[in-house]
Amino acid sequence: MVTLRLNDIGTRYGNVQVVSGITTPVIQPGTVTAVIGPNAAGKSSLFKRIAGLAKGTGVVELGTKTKDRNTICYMPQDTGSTAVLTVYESIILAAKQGSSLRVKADELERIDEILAALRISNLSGRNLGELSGGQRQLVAIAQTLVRDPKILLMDEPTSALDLHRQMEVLSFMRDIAKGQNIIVLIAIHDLNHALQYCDQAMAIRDGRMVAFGPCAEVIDRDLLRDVYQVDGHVELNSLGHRHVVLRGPSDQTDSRHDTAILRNPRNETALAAQ
Ligand SMILES: Nc1ncnc2c1ncn2[C@@H]1O[C@H](COP(=O)(O)OP(=O)(O)OP(=O)(O)O)[C@@H](O)[C@H]1O
Repeated sequence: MVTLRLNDIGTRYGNVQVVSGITTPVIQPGTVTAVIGPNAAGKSSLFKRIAGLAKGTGVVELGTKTKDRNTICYMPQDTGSTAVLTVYESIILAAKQGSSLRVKADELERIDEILAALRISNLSGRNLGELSGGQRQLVAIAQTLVRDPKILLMDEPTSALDLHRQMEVLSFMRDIAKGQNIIVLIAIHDLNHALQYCDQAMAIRDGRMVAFGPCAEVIDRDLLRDVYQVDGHVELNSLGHRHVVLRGPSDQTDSRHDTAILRNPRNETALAAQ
């Protein structure tokens, strides 16, 4: 079983520190964590650091001694591809990364299952270059899932999808996390989707983690004001779900540097070290 704990994680581009001192409680398998925060907060950079694609400080603790190239998989935000491959070929290649190119029957079955679950079996024979943005995003999800990751880092996986597909994919990811007992981290801008589909949230602002805990505790009026600079609140909608209601941009445009919100309902001590 793989767990994940970030211990004082940081990364930089040249001289610019874009992620600093991120320490989390232990993230358990079977959970979906929303990684939230404004544009340029450092969400993608944090994912790249966790996946080992960016160097930096701190330790990514996995709670296991057995780790292979597919233990942590990162699905980037930009899934553009000009490769002259069909969708099916690209997914076989993703599944076989770094291993023999011989494909077994059960691997093909698994690919078929994932394509069917994402409702993109009809795209199998299409060339990658001729797909729409949303179709490319769904194929990228399939390419990531066939690697059977234990920790899945998905960078805005629904940004190009229509409403139906967004809900379908998020609910599918939640089922995969629970069914396969893996850890899923999703960078996401839609806070209502985070509230609906994710177990917990990690909020990042200016490269620092400012809150970590159950979505219902992290996503509130203070977060909207201090992290997103918008006035709003969270209320129960007619379906009984928590729902963000926005009034508009906050007047306190300078509050991001004045107000320090630092909340971690599950592990105060981890954050105290920051
Ligand atoms: N390759 C790079 N070289 C230099 N700076 C970079 C690079 N990639 C990202 N940055 C900078 O790092 C900071 C964090 O960017 P990052 O992409 O991690 O933010 P993000 O939270 O994922 O944003 P968004 O929600 O807009 O996708 C930004 O200031 C960005 O300009």
